[in-house]
Amino acid sequence: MKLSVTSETGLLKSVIVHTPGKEVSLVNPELKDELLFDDIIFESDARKEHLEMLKIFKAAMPADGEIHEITDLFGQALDTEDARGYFIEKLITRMPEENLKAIEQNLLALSGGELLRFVIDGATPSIPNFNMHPTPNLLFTRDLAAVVNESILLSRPAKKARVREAVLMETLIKFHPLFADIKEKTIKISDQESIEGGDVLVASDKVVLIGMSERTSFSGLMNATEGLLQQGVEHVLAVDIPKQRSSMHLDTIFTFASENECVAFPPAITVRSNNVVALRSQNGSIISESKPSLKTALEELLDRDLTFINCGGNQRTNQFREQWTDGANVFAIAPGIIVGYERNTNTFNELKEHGYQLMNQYEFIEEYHDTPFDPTGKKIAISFLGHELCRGRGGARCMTMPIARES
Ligand SMILES: NC(=O)NCCC[C@H](N)C(=O)O
Repeated sequence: MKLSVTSETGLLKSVIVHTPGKEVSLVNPELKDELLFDDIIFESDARKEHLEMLKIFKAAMPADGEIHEITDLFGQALDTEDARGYFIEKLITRMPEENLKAIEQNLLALSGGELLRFVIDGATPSIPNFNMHPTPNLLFTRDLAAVVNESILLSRPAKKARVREAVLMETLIKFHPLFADIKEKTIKISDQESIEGGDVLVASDKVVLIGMSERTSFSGLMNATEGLLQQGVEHVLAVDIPKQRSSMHLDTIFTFASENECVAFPPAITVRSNNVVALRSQNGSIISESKPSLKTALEELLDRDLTFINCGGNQRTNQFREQWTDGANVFAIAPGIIVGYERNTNTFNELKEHGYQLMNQYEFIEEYHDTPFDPTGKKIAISFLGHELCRGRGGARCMTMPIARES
């Protein structure tokens, strides 16, 4: 399948996910903050919730749609000695504090599968007496990279806890045949900077949003912008957002539901002004222009009206509560067909007010698991249970990396 993403909402054709495994059971309360989790999560229920989310995708995606488990892809990519050598070398340089150099020969002797488990769990019986922390955030595949048009922007995480995921992703793009046609168009930023996929939103083939968050540095944003402008993007909107845990990426406070509707957390998006700068290329330089608000900037550049739907409804307390549990982090399977955590009831009511039919996961799967789903003309907000998943501080958009959508 040709990899290409030209919007946040085009019909989903191929997506990369990670159903959580043993690594989440290795997070203990003392480690949770360092590992960017707000609680410890129960692996078995988290897995069930995640697999149920995938059933919704399967029911809604076209018959030839693909859902890739990222660990399967990593396993395939690490099948060759070449790929393992590259990966180990990158790990050694990107994680100097772990002193992996000392066990380099042991790592080179591992099979692809063992190496992968070592990197995800932080330990393997084949190398006794050597432990690292696990990588529980692999669940949030969104943050590893972003396909934009026919290029791929590789993340450089701001947090140490996520560095291994980025090295895995870099190896995957370089060695897995899935990325063969796109890998020459990999956009990379340099070592001292950071950008994470959750900050990158593809509003159209010409307009991309990048959050200036606690995770994306200014120079990371500028270098990513330079790369994107060379790949056919005409405008990058740099969106300044609060640098704090609850809104660590732009997509925790703002997502697209359809071509002309977005879900927005009012305190950090709707009521903010002068927090957006439009960047474009002119005679080889990047030109910036301040915009009065995200809404006006998007409407101008996309040349259509947009409705911002309030995450949490109209009451401030509900807005904050539901943003915390990823009410604003909806994921579009098709234009107007979105999924989000069931617990964000005020957000769902607000979507209903805007003409969305509300369905829970069971209703949707029952109706469409063996009947082809045609999204044309429909607006459906599908809720699913995510009481364990949301403790990792991410929602449906965070848990998905679309690599192919219909244009
Ligand atoms: N795009 C996203 O907002 N992803 C959620 C990331 C949550 C993860 N625990 C983190 O703090 O990095």
